[in-house]
Amino acid sequence: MIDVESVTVRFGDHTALHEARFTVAEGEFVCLVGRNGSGKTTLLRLLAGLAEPGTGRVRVAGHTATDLAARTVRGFVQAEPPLYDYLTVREQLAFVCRLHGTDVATALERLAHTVLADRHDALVRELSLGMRKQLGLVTATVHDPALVLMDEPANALDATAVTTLRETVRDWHAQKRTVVLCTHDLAWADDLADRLLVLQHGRLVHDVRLADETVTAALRRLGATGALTRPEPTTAEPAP
Ligand SMILES: Nc1ncnc2c1ncn2[C@@H]1O[C@H](COP(=O)(O)OP(=O)(O)OP(=O)(O)O)[C@@H](O)[C@H]1O
Repeated sequence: MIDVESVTVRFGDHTALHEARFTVAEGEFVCLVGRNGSGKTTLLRLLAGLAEPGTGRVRVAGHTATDLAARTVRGFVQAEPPLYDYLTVREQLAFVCRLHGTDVATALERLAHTVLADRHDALVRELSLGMRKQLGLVTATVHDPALVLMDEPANALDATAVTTLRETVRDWHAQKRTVVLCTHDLAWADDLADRLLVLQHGRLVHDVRLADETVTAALRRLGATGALTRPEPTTAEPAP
């Protein structure tokens, strides 16, 4: 599903990604972890086709990641959802559904278990951050993409919304969709991933298949819990 070949990204003198290379098979659930500034969002943006690598190649489902053909395959749940402030919730979804040729009624149903269930006519600019995040998740996935990329999807969500998010993500995994989750907060997703990628200063330093191990347990074993929002108090090792 994903093929990243020798990818380097530079911002001026700063190298945000150094020679990253990995593949992700269809149906894998990958957790991408690293400390602030380690290059996670830069990598997700490449996979989402929102940026091009300086050198190397990024392919999604056999397409160059920036090709239009890759758009139908993939959904990107961004940390700050790109929404239109002066549309209503219903209009926002209708707009995106029209782009993808999907049904807006189905998209609205996906808000049924959220605080937006009775806010379809509210303007996006009137929504709280947590509400925007929930609308952003539905907006990014109206086309039921085979690959879902997520950047800190649980930030700003209340406990009920996090439970709904967890169930949604678990369903995607059960449906054999490919998921790449980038987060510092593993409280809700620790046992979901079957593979862990760790970035450090723009380098992919660990690529671990998890089997029965949780992400936190693997990070503890690797001495890399500094990437988490809430490393356990017993963690004595220095952060990478
Ligand atoms: N548009 C940009 N211009 C200049 N530098 C950038 C730009 N985007 C990212 N960077 C730099 O690239 C590095 C990686 O940034 P990135 O946002 O990918 O990190 P991250 O791992 O997602 O961090 P965080 O956990 O804080 O979200 C950082 O040093 C950042 O300052």
